[in-house]
Amino acid sequence: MATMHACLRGAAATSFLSSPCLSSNSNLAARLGATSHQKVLRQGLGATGFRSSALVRTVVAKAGTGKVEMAGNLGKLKREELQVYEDGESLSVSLAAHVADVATAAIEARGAFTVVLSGGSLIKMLGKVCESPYLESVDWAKWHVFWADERVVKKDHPDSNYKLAWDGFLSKVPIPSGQVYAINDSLSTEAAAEDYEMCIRQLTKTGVVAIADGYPRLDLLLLGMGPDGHCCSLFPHHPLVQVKDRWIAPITDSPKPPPERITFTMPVVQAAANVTFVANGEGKAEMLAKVFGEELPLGELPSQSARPLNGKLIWFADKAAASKL
Ligand SMILES: O=C1O[C@H](COP(=O)(O)O)[C@@H](O)[C@H](O)[C@H]1O
Repeated sequence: MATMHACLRGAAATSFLSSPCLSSNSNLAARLGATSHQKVLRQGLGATGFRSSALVRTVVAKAGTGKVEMAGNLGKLKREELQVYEDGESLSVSLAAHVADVATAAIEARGAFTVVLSGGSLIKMLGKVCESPYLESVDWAKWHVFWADERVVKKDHPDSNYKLAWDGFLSKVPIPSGQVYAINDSLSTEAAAEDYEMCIRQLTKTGVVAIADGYPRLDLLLLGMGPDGHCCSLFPHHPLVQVKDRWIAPITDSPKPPPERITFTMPVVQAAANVTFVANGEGKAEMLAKVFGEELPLGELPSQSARPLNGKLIWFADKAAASKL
């Protein structure tokens, strides 16, 4: 691994706020980007199944937009929040267009794009974002990258979500290293969670991360769902799903190894401007049907509750994952 990133306190924010070319560069990116992204997205929508007929609308993470409280009674998910693709290949083509569009809209609106990665199968599905036309047209210098959850292991450990993202995504795109906010892997689980929360709090003060009603409002959360219905490191029936008074929480008894992790809490997920889930493969079919079925109590199926209260939710699934709907 060529570079190790640490959670920087405010350094990245200074360079972003002082950039003299901010608006002209982002306008250019928007002009160059929108056409090609949307063209690719239209091709992606040639896939079969349930999908929205219009181009995906994105939401920008402006501060103070709407009341955010952790909600349990959210209602059934709507079918138009699900896009089903023939296979993983066509899913990843559309996912790339979507990510680029959300990034362009955020950069155009506020000069920065805050994106949150997960581990697992998601990173492979992001592969097309690192390729043409996005490699050239995306304004990578404005990206700020976070993790929805991380395993408390060293950054070069095979279980590290940072390592997975570095190998499969971050090493291929020119995001400034000071804008990649990895956890401090020399701390205990509890301390790492506190440290990561402090890092995000600091970025809300400098304006990189928007804030609304006491929670950070990140532009885009890219989430995966485990076959058991977990997302981030929020597992079904685990008390952590109910936590409201922290942004980042430690978990030392994760049912899926490794046991020691840190994770976004549910209100932080629900405060996001855009939550985009990716589910591919047969292994996700049963749980995806449950997610789009009857509403379950908060805590029973975290991937069902993980949706913005004042933003845009999209599930990208392939046919295999959608086969039990
Ligand atoms: O442990 C984790 O699992 C989930 C789901 O992974 P997947 O390989 O089934 O897609 C992932 O989203 C999370 O970030 C990771 O830590």
